Amino acid sequence: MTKSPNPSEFAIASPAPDADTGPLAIEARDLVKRFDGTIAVDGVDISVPAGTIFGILGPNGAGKTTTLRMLLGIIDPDSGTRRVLGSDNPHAIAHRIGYLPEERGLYPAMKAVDAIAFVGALRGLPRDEGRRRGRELLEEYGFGHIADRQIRQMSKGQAQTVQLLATLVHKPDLIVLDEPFSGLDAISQGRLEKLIRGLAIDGTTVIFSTHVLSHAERLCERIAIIAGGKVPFHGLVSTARDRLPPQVHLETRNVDGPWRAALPPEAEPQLRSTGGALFDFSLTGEVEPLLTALIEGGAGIQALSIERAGLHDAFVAIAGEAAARALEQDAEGVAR
Ligand SMILES: Nc1ncnc2c1ncn2[C@@H]1O[C@H](COP(=O)(O)OP(=O)(O)OP(=O)(O)O)[C@@H](O)[C@H]1O
Repeated sequence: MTKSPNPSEFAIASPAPDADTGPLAIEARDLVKRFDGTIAVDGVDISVPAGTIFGILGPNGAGKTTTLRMLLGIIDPDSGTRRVLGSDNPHAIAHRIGYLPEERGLYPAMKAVDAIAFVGALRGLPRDEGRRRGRELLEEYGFGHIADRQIRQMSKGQAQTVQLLATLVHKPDLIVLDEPFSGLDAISQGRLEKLIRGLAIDGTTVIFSTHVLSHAERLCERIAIIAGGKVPFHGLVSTARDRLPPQVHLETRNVDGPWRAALPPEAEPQLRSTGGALFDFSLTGEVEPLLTALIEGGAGIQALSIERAGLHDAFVAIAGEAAARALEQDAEGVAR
């Protein structure tokens, strides 16, 4: 069944930073959390439009889990405000939220359908309904054959999928996933991306944390980059990518001519053994004048590509080299 976010369910306390978002499923302002005097989250803002997929990106220890826990009401912020599904009290809307915690674990002796029904019951779903829906979900996602298998008899990936499906069983309006891709092989990761996309198409809001940028790049319209408890960027992925100029790769038949004046001074030609030249440079101005100069100036274009910066380069530009290196190390740790 397709759900569409009902604007009346999301009373917005204050205007969103980007006014074009529509109703917000999550609105957090200036969240701060200290543990034993050490600051874990230092003034985090997050706005998640209803029915969208939102990624919180950052290395280990950046403050992702602490932020998600504050949104869910598992812990309270020392200061700042949070409004989730139109409520200032996360506990009052717990039945409308599904949560996959970073610590995985279901009762090993339980069968998959019972484990799903158990998690659903914690969110107010009657057990029988949970078992029926659990079986349906397992079938739908290609795991019907393990419906009556005990958790202890499953692979790690299977058990994690069961736990993930358990977060959906009560048909929540908001799903919160803490590092959902970690521990899954490439095929299961692809399946999970598809599942998350399907949830958003059906009107569910999804927020997930990750230190693997490619998942966020493929899935999210909006992200928050978090490093050292602070959020140096929060908004559209495309805006983050536009922080850097697009990269031009140009192959020409000729090496010199009046057209060279349209290229930036740092665009040095690499001469090709077969004649002609290659140029790689950042596009700082408009594309059209460059194209006109190349064509009318007789460059003899053999190949030309203009690519926007990827999220990884944007992350480096926004969060700095150190945070990007930490992110890469975390990702390698997961792959091992
Ligand atoms: N209960 C706690 N007591 C003390 N320190 C904590 C507690 N929870 C988190 N921290 C600290 O707060 C900081 C942020 O941790 P958090 O778990 O939010 O980061 P994260 O980005 O989710 O990283 P990871 O992916 O490794 O969980 C870290 O320095 C962590 O050690």
